[in-house]
Amino acid sequence: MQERHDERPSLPDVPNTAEGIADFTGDLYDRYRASDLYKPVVVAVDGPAGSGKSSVSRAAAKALGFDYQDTGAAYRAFALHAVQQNVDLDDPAAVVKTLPTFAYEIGIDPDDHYVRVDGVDVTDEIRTPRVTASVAHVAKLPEVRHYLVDLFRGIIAGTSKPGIVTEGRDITTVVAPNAQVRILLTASEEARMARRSAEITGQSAEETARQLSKRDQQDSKVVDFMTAAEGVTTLDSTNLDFDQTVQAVVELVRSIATAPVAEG
Ligand SMILES: Nc1ncnc2c1ncn2[C@@H]1O[C@H](COP(=O)(O)OP(=O)(O)O)[C@@H](O)[C@H]1O
Ligand SMILES: Nc1ccn([C@@H]2O[C@H](COP(=O)(O)OP(=O)(O)O)[C@@H](O)[C@H]2O)c(=O)n1
Repeated sequence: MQERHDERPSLPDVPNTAEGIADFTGDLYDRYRASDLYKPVVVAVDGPAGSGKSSVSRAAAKALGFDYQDTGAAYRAFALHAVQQNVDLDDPAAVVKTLPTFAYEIGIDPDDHYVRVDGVDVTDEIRTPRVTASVAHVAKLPEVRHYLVDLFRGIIAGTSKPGIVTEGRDITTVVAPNAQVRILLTASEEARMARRSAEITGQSAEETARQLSKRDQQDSKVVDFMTAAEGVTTLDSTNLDFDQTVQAVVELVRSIATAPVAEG
């Protein structure tokens, strides 16, 4: 017992904030990682389409030295996979049957984000309006959700960084309800539509707004991402610019997250 204790980093040397953990490298960090005290900081971010979840989470992860997981990418990639298997998306049994052949890879380093299916890079393809319009068909199926929730938890558990920011619709409630930091990122419908239509070319602002509103409606039948669950901090970015929103997330993580060594 004494021997095991000696292998642990001495408590006064271990930083107890996320900022400190991000700087916590080298031999001390290796020893900490190898010990049974190790538990990365998990930051869960939910919110509606266009609220800034992906871009803000990625930039915040980068600032914190954390990994970043975009869960919407997996729902999108799975919808693409099902379409590529010539499956009728309105046939739940046929869609579910394609889960075992879904060879999904995601880059969780915020500086090296990619999504691959069957070894093929689909990072851009999964953002096309065609895929966006088909995601709800697969995301509403409980079997698909269970399968992907397990996959997301595995990725969170496998991070090699001091923490991981994971964003989606049900991260604060289903995927990681015990995350140290849980955020609901919101913005007015008007702001979200303006941000989305500024991104999408080749489609009118009205059409983008119509699609976004339809998708919010479909998605909210499956999970409630418009109201914060107990213990979840709401961050309204309507009147914040991008950098201010990232800063707010980073500050929240630094104020809430403590290293497990400090908890124990
Ligand atoms: N606070 C903000 N102010 C202005 N633009 C923002 C803000 N947050 C995000 N954006 C921009 O809005 C767009 C949509 O953000 P995105 O991260 O794709 O949202 P989501 O993942 O929630 O759908 C992106 O172009 C992003 O740069
Ligand atoms: N945790 C999640 C993440 C996404 N999704 C589904 O995947 C779709 C695409 O998610 P996304 O995060 O890429 O969408 P945007 O908010 O970026 O537009 C959503 O419209 C949901 O149908 C989900 O059901 N649960």
